[in-house]
Amino acid sequence: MAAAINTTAALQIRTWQQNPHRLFQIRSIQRPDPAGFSRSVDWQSTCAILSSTTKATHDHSSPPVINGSNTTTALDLVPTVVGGNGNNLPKPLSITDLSPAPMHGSTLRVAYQGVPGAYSEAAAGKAYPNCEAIPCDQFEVAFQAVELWIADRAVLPVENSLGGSIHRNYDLLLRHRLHIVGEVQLPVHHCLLVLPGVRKEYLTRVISHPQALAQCEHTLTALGLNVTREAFDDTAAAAEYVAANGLRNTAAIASARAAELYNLQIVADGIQDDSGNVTRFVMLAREPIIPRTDRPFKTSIVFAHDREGTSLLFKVLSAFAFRDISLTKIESRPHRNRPIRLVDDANVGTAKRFEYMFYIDFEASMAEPRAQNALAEIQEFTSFLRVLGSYPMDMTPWSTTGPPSASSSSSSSSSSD
Ligand SMILES: O=C(O)C(=O)C[C@]1(C(=O)O)C=C[C@@H](O)C=C1
Repeated sequence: MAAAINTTAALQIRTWQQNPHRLFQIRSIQRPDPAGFSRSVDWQSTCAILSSTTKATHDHSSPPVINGSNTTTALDLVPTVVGGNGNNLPKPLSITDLSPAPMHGSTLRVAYQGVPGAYSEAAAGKAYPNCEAIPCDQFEVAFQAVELWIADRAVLPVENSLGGSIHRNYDLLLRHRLHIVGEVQLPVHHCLLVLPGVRKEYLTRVISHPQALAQCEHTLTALGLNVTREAFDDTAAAAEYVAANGLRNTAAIASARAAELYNLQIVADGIQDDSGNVTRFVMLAREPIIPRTDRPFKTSIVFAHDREGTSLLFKVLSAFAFRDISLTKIESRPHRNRPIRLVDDANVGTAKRFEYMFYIDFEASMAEPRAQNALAEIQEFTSFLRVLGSYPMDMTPWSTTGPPSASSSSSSSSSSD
């Protein structure tokens, strides 16, 4: 159990004792955005990764200053322990409140979004066997839990083979200063869960995470269910909701482990539209790992440019193609600081153009000269470039049959930290 930390409540992190599966859940940390990405090149991240043989050039080795002049953050873990004299005044932080990362005793604390039984919990267990998985109610909270040293790592979904990208996490990667230190690919095997004794014909509603609903869209129709579909924060929370409220007309789409945890019955198994349903998660840490060349590595970058120019993407892709570097993913998101640009078009009028941030994953380690050279070239024509991380690729073969790796005990870590 994490130590209770009490200061003023600019942040609110609620923890509570639950069943043996849920040590505590972190909820809604409210905090102003950390520094944005105003510099033209994000040297802090980029240099840290570019230095392939030395330790990172920036120092994240100390916990954040709580209530200090360089941050407005403070945190409050509940159950709150008020001052020893029984008043409501905050108790000063002590050294034991700020446990050193990454290890606490021998247990790594890994934040994930959702409640126990969520696929993200299974991904945390796959990435870090024997970790202490810490449920968070939002993706952003998982980021902040790591930034505030409440967790050592966060494991977050970024894309699914059927549902596509999880855009929220792309945006958060940019807004926060964490580094990608690994990836894990989890086969996702969905079940339709109901209260014991309920038959499919009684159902009028199916609830789940929007990604899970999307991944089962056709199968739900094929099952002949006459149901409405409603979005929930995560698959396991939907299962918990059905169980806690005794809902006999509602089914949840979730894992077999969620069925076990919340005493629900599986009425349909493997209801994802394609048996090869896989979600890719990234592992995040305060420090980057040192890139290596002794195993396959992937590198994730994000970039933008603020000048006119139609050929930016062509130039970037060429920089990789000329060096025979394969790309595994390209994604664009609205430019956070300037989503629209007005373009004055030679007396013809004023046009509005959308502005983007581009995310690319490529198959090379930042320890390789060809990757360093590609990025050096890309820097020439981008106004902003950040290396999000250079990390070992998950090479585990996908098992498309049988139940998912929904238990937290399977072992396949693709982080070298
Ligand atoms: O709801 C869950 O169980 C999650 O872990 C979230 C999530 C997602 O965000 O994509 C993870 C894996 C599956 O693709 C479905 C949902």
